[in-house]
Amino acid sequence: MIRARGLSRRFAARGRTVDAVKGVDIDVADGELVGFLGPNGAGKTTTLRMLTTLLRPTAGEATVGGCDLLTDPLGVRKRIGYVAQGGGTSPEARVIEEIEFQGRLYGLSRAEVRRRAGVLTERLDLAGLDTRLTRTLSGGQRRRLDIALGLVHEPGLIFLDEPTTGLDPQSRANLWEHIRDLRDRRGVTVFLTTHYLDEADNLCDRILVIDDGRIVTEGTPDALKAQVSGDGVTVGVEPDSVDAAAEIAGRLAGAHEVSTLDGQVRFRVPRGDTAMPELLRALDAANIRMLSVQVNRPTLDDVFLTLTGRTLRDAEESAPAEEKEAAGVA
Ligand SMILES: Nc1ncnc2c1ncn2[C@@H]1O[C@H](COP(=O)(O)OP(=O)(O)OP(=O)(O)O)[C@@H](O)[C@H]1O
Repeated sequence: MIRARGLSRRFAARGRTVDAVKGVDIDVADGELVGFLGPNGAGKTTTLRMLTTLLRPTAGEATVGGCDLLTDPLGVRKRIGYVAQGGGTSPEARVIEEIEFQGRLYGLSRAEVRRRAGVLTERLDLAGLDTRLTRTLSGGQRRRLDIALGLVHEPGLIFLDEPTTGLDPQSRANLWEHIRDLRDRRGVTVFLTTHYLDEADNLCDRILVIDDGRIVTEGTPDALKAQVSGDGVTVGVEPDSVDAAAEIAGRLAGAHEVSTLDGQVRFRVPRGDTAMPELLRALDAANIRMLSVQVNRPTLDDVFLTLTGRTLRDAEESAPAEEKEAAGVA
């Protein structure tokens, strides 16, 4: 459904250049639900705007929905839906007017638009809201309307740019159900950007991780997490026993990345659950009291940390202010 090779985009702004996307390769098969994950400013929106023909790549090539991005952008547009960050509904329009207007823009007859509006409002839980002004909708309802607008011409592929940003946890979970449903019941291929790790983990068949304009890894959520070697263990002990406890933890079979902080010893072992009895015995023998223990399965944030040396949150906080500003201008 998507095949991109060496896709790149350079911006020239205020006398300096920014290489926002540095030669990415992307393959998405029909019916896949793929997440494009990365911190703020990593290049997600720029990549999406190139794949949806809104921004011309400075280098590289791609086919989207079987059409060449550069020589057949109209063909691409007919086959895709695009839901931008924040959507694009006008506040004073009614729900049904927005859907019908969008359908007419695609050249559909009035009767056909009506038919599709009925299907979409039903499918996206908007039935009964037809005559409501869009500004009176809740955040979740508005995002579902944005998605309905992106689907009005029945594309086989939909791009969603940060679909759940700003929604409360319940509305996010509800939108996930709708996105899954698009793929499972309608066979729509979905390519979405997110910087929520739990979203990518819960929702996507496959994840591409982008950092600083480059794809740093890709795979199923489970395969990515398996790249992090082992479970994370955090053990709390009395402050004066921390160093001795760290030494003991370091002697466990397969233990690595041992560190200490504020009365806690952290390390990784291949299996946290089976390492615990051995650790308890060794601490007991050394007269060290274990005050707390926590075993964590690897998360996608651990994957990002392993690959880039930074957590996703660090990466977002360290993005230069002018970059964040420029990203907003895009
Ligand atoms: N029109 C533009 N002019 C100059 N620089 C730009 C422009 N658009 C984006 N950039 C820069 O390109 C880089 C990637 O931005 P992009 O918006 O693609 O990131 P993102 O991963 O989508 O971030 P976010 O999660 O904040 O939306 C950033 O450094 C940004 O400042």
